[in-house]
Amino acid sequence: MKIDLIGAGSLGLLLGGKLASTGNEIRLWCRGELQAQELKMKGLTVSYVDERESLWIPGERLEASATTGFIDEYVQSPSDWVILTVKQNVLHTELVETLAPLRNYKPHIICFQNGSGHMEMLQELLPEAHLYVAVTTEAAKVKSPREVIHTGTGETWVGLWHHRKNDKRSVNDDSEAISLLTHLNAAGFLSHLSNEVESKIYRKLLINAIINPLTAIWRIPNGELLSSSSRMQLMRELYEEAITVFEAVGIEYDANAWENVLQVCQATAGNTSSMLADVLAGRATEIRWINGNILDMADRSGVAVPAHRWICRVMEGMNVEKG
Ligand SMILES: NC(=O)C1=CN([C@@H]2O[C@H](COP(=O)(O)OP(=O)(O)OC[C@H]3O[C@@H](n4cnc5c(N)ncnc54)[C@H](OP(=O)(O)O)[C@@H]3O)[C@@H](O)[C@H]2O)C=CC1
Ligand SMILES: CC(C)(CO)C(=O)C(=O)O
Repeated sequence: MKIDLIGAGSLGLLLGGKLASTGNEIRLWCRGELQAQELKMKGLTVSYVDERESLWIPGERLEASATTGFIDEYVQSPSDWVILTVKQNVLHTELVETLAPLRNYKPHIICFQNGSGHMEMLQELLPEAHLYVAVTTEAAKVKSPREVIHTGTGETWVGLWHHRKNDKRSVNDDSEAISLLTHLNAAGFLSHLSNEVESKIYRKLLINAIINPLTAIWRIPNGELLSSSSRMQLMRELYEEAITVFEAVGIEYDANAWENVLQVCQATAGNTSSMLADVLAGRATEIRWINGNILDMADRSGVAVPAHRWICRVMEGMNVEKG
């Protein structure tokens, strides 16, 4: 299978390395030429936190280039799939320009982002595209421009993005999704097709909207959120506000959603959340597409969410990107 992977960071290098190792033709699209050169010269390494042996893909088995070359290459030689693994802020800005020339094409595009709002944006930008969502609990951390650590094994759900409310197509009848799923599983990613991927997006959004900003503000690993009652109280406030919004706009949530949040804190106790990692590295965070979307839904439905509003403002004040 020929795959274009845009965003050669933590998730992109993990997917690219493992999918290349099972014989797929991977074209990695990096932000700059420097990383692409390094990948081509030295190859790509995926390592693990347990005793598993690292995986090394020689540079000559990969194609890697700067994203500026993507559109010409795609038009000349279209891939089976375009996988997007940039952060939300990049997807909503630089990638709009990169992807806009595909407006009259019908690429198969799958998005791995946390947060929400990006699928609606892509649907408008690329009305002819076949859009898919992936929700994953895999965890990866970039170590260098050509090395990634697979920090947590999880599961991935792949679903169709339905352009219209009455679109009743099932992903189980979609041969392209079935083929992608086969390749993801062969590469070692436990993956499933799901017709409820939208509710999975919101299930993860709820978890990220509580854990990510609080760990980023207090600069603590996920597990330490559970170590004091005042921390848990603020978590609970964010939770209560979010589910009030979900109820107001008709998003279903699990009866044990609160227990899920606590369970994720325990299961990822030693993790630096992605938002804390962004803050520590001086990068923009994904707050606008996580808590910011809860805020937008609240405003549209007249629900008061003072804790989410405050947390968005605090986090937005931290978004000082290094030049
Ligand atoms: N990492 C994880 O374990 C998980 C991540 N996610 C989600 O996946 C998404 C990606 O996250 P993650 O991989 O961690 O993020 P990273 O920041 O590690 O990777 C993003 C990559 O995109 C690159 N990039 C920036 N601008 C461009 C551009 N214009 N063209 C091409 N590439 C560009 C970045 O390059 P540079 O570094 O040079 O800026 C970086 O290599 C996020 O939405 C995240 O929430 C979901 C589940 C798990
Ligand atoms: C689940 C969690 C909170 C794990 O760290 C995550 O998705 C993130 O850090 O973005």
